[in-house]
Amino acid sequence: MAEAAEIISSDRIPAGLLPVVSALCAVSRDVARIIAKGPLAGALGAGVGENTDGDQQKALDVMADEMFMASLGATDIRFYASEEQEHVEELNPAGRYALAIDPLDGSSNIDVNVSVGTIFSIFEAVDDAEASFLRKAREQIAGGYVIYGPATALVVTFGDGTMMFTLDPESGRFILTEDRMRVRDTTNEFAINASNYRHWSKPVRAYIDDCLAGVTGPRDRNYNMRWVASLVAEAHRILSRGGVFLYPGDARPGYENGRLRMVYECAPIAFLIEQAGGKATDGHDPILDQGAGALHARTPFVFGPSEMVDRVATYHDLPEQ
Ligand SMILES: O=P(O)(O)OC[C@H]1O[C@](O)(COP(=O)(O)O)[C@@H](O)[C@@H]1O
Ligand SMILES: [Mg+2]
Ligand SMILES: [Mg+2]
Repeated sequence: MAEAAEIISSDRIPAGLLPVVSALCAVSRDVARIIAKGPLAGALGAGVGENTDGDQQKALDVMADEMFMASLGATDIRFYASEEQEHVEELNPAGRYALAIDPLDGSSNIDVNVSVGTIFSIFEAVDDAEASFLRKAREQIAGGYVIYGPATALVVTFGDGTMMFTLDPESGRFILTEDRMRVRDTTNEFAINASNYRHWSKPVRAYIDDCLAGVTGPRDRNYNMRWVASLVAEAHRILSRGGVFLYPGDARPGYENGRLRMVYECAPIAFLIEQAGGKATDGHDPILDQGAGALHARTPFVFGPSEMVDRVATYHDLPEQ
């Protein structure tokens, strides 16, 4: 098990969840150290198989999953649902909580030394393992991510604002560096994988066309575009300086509901964004008012400042033509 991680300003974390958050921080600190070693830690980005969803698993995906699972077993986590495991695992039968995790998000970036992350969501456990996760996302009691970037940081909410704790690599401590993050509504930036343009629905194409038209189009302002292909990095940029993110459903087989998973990607990011004053929808309806029908179910995902996210919805209300 990872050596305990000290969290400075831990009084901002509910007492019952502190051992869980502390374990998450300890493992994240160890994952950050491995990532910082890059090729010196071995072939972290090498393909080692496929998860049950058909995604290729990288060595670091599997390593991170094993590290989190081993450490959380010693806490109050009863049920553990991971992107890398087909079924829910029972860790501590006497535990009170259910934790869903994307142990390593943005794994196509491992080999190119670009930011990746870990995303997690916590519910109070109920007796049925799957039912602990297949419920309204608004019932989450905690949601967050760790970004492994030039700096490593934990961004977390317990339903009372979105906080950032930054890892001091020298002391190994996570220190509160932002008490209440707010999503700014003044940044003209959008994030979408534009290579899928031909597969998008007409409303999504129309929205992006109008952004691209800049001052010569109906929006009457110029936009900038960013795409890291790491949801955590994208969420961190939007929480830090604004902009809107879209991963819509598209016409590719298997992408009817986009690419991102409800339980351990979209629900916790939506919780963070709402708690920072922003909005997160499936293009239309709030993510937090929805629940997944299956553990690995996908959902279209749009988030950012309310005004930008609402504008995306108005395009979806337009007739297809
Ligand atoms: O390669 P695409 O289609 O642009 O998708 C990028 C998206 O896929 C993801 O990498 C999926 O997450 P995993 O790496 O955990 O599978 C997101 O982080 C990112 O937003
Ligand atoms: Mg992911
Ligand atoms: Mg992943």
